[in-house]
Amino acid sequence: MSEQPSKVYVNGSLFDIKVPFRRVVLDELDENSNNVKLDLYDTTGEDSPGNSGITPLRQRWISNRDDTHAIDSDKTNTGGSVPPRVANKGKRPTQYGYAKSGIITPEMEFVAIREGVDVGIILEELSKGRAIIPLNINHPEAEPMIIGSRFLVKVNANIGNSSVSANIGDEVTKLHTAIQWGADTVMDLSTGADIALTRDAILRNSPVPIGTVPIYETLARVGGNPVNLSFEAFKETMIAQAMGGVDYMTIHAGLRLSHIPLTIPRVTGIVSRGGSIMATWALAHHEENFLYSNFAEICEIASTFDVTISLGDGLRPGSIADANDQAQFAELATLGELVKICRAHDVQVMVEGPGHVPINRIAENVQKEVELCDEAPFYTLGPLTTDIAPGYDHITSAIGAALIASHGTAMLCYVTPKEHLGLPNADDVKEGMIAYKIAAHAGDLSKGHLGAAQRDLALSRARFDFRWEDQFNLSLDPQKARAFHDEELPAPAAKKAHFCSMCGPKFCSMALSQRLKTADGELLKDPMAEKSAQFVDGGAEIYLSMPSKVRP
Ligand SMILES: C[C@H]1O[C@@H](n2cnc3c(N)ncnc32)[C@H](O)[C@@H]1O
Ligand SMILES: Cc1ncc(COP(=O)(O)O)c(N)n1
Ligand code: MET
Ligand code: SF4
Ligand SMILES: [Zn+2]
Repeated sequence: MSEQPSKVYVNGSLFDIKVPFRRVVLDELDENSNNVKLDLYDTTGEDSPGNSGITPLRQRWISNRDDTHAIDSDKTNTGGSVPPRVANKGKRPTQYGYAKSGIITPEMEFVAIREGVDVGIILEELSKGRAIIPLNINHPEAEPMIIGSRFLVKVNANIGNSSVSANIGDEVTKLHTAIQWGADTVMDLSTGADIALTRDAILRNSPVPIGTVPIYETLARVGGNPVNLSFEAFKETMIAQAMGGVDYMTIHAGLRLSHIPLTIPRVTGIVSRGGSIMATWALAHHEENFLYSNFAEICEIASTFDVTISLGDGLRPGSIADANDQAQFAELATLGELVKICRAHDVQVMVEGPGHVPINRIAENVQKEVELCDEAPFYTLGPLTTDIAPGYDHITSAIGAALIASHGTAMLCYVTPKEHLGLPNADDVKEGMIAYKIAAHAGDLSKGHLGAAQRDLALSRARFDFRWEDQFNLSLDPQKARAFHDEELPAPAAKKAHFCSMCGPKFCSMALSQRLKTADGELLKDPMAEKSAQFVDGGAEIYLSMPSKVRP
């Protein structure tokens, strides 16, 4: 009888840490007659979390470093429920800063175990700025994760309310739905009521890093008219969000006043919310974007809390016709300048990308980003590969996402079936997540990721052996796989059958070819055993091959 997957922990060897995995125990037996086990990456956090806050596992790691201190929470304006910390004078407590000084942190060992790599690789990628660990010192509940092209491709889920619909409980439910289906980070993009309270409920219950776009809350605070924005108002919001624990912030600093005329020939203008807000302000005042002109000060603030900056793509294309245009790439060049400023301040940074892009124009986006932004991790919204399927944009975009991941994009921002139509609910969050877990995994496989290949191999073998329970338990959505199988053949005996309702017993090609193999083992060598040996020969390397375009 097959076991239900369970949570297991691997202990650190350098630090007192335990790293979670989801263990799948197969019905398949190894050469010693033990059940084969697969330990899968797990983002779900503690068991049965509820919604009253989870354990702050990093609290001691942070305070032990002695480079930050708690401040009197009465003097702050975070909307938060725990006293915030800030850096001691002259300190920049960032994972990038530590890595550059050769300091290994518990966070680094945690992600090394999670990714199945040596901590030396983590240190190297972080110190070169090719990877980031987005973790604010005020979000101790979060489990460390790493974003970089040499690691597993990550998926972000967007949630948050809007003026049309706002309920804090609904957003916490969406958070739980997103992490249940494997979200590596979640962005709270709320623009409706109770933005600060909603964010605090999400942060205190989130085992994954949380991102925001602070210009949204700033706009709400100044009454909704972009013309009334100011750097002072932005700064106040950014500090409050940082004290509450936001791990990464999208900042649309790359859209310069001089770029705006380049959008005139576009079919869909400026589709980025943050981009259209900043363009409105810059034109109204005929002044340079204040996020650009004050960027060094923004970095100072970020470095005080280890907030990662995600450079927003305010000029991303919003239609197939606008893909890879002058406006988009002019902004990307500016994002490259800003990457350097972040690094000079020890600030972790990634770069956001499009958008709507036909398949033939996707590779160029990664090549340009790598070149212009000095290999800072790329984080893309899709891209959507066609505009003709509203209602199915999780699919139009998962196609682009898989492709851009295969070229080296480090994190994919999901798109739900509601894109362009309305605010996603919890069901949409699940659909978006599944589509993007497929895209990310397809990307990992194409990059030759050993762990990814092993999971496919395990599922393929289960399928060929008619181990139905193993096939379900190894799949991205076990409930759905089981329910579909049981629709026509619900009897327990069907779980032992060497066919399903697709072809039936007489026409099952896999059953026929299985008999062929056992009838004459010499005629057909076991191709699976050969594949298996091939992967094992890959040794400790995570990648069997890397796309040469991205990583020479
Ligand atoms: C930049 C992208 O962010 C997503 N987006 C913006 N606001 C929200 C929200 N409240 N909930 C979910 N997704 C959102 C949309 O998919 C948009 O295209
Ligand atoms: C990958 C990604 N996710 C979220 C946003 C923010 O949205 P907007 O630019 O519309 O304000 C973005 N620019 N890119
Ligand atoms: N769908 C648009 C895009 O592709 C965004 C609209 S909602 C801010 O970026
Ligand atoms: S998704 Fe809706 S509200 Fe947002 S930009 Fe598009 S049309 Fe406007
Ligand atoms: Zn769009």
